[in-house]
Amino acid sequence: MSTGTRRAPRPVTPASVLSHRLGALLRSPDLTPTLRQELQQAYDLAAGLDPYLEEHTSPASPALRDLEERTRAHDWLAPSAGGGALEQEMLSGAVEGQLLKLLVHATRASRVLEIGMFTGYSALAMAEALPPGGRVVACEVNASVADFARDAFTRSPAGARIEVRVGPAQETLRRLAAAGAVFDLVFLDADKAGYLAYLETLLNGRLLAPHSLVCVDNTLMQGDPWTGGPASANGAAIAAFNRAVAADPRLEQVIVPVRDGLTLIRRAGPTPPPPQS
Ligand SMILES: C[S@@+](CC[C@H](N)C(=O)[O-])C[C@H]1O[C@@H](n2cnc3c(N)ncnc32)[C@H](O)[C@@H]1O
Repeated sequence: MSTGTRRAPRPVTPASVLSHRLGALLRSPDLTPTLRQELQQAYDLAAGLDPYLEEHTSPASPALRDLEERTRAHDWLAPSAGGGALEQEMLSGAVEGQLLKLLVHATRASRVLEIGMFTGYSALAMAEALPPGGRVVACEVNASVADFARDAFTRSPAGARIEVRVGPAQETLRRLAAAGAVFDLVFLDADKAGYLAYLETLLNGRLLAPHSLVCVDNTLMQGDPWTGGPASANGAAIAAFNRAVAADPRLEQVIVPVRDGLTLIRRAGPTPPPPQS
């Protein structure tokens, strides 16, 4: 893969979409001074949120910062990089990466599954939090970006704890289930239209340990599920996913409004005994 073309990231969180729109309104010449002042305050509130979260979150490791930098610098429009099918905005980033690390620590997960790896940022973040002997199995359908991630993993000691599985994730899940694999924590971040099917495979395929936590990314989808704007395919898929999860008596869940939304899901019911360490 070649590196080179760099562009500013487009807004992909509800707060950054909001600040982008407020910024455009602020450039209107027709505003009264009062309306301009009100809009400026609304803009400051929205535009400051994501940077404030990042400033007050534990910093990412040098390996993660390097991976983010190299992902941003990469030319994702090059034919060898998929010609635009992948984009730098897919990378979860410092705040969500740190949240995933804390979840791995807090749940004492040692068997982690990622569905949708991209350049490997979230996989590496979770691997950094694993106890000795812990593993991340990371599923990715795009062989080229999987190579990009593998190269990044060689630059960090935590990278040796990541096992990359290339291919459609549903096939990989079926193979893992057939081999008797069980996971303490799953991070679901692949094709949004596949989310419900992935969740069913996880729940029915005996891939989840009794205490397991399933973390699902982009469940706010830039506000599409509740703004009623022009429905994107991803927005419609996430709206359907959120409705189905909320109505599923087997599950207990919360949407954490970090970045583009992270839903945390556990099986409803009594708390199982803690995992053996
Ligand atoms: C949003 S990105 C993942 C970002 C990554 N988790 C991170 O935080 O940096 C989604 C990834 O899922 C991959 N993907 C899409 N459909 C897939 C499938 N059916 N099986 C496996 N991976 C898939 C895409 O190629 C892409 O790299």
